[in-house]
Amino acid sequence: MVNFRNIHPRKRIALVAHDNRKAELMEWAYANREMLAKNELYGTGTTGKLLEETLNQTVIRLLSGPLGGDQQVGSMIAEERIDLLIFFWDPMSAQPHDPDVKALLRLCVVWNIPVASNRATADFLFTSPLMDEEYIASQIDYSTYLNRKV
Ligand SMILES: O=C(CO)COP(=O)(O)O
Repeated sequence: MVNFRNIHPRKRIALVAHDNRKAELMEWAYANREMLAKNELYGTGTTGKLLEETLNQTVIRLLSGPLGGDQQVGSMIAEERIDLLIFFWDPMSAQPHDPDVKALLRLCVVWNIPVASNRATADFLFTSPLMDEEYIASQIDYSTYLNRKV
């Protein structure tokens, strides 16, 4: 059995970037400022601060990633409070909070969240007609797991 989740036209978007990719995210965000302005934005601490300066738009700021920000985004996804994630993570540097990064990306799969880890994917997502529409996301039914005998 499959469940469904409604994603509204005004989406709740989380934006996150590791330090080596923050400039790239800011450049992309500025180029997409009109689309971003139609949505509600969330960001981890430092990324959120830079985004507010770049976009002149309110960004709801969570903790900095290594201090728990990635986990906050993950818990918001699990509570159905984030619809889409743009996460420019750094494939070339070790992160002190690597388990948190992995946990966040895992929850995106668990909850069927669209994720962009690079600019090309972010461009494809943001030019999708679904950005301006309601979207019914299918949600795997975890009841077998929840009702398992332990
Ligand atoms: O570390 C991060 C994501 O894993 C991002 O955190 P900041 O936006 O606070 O730099």
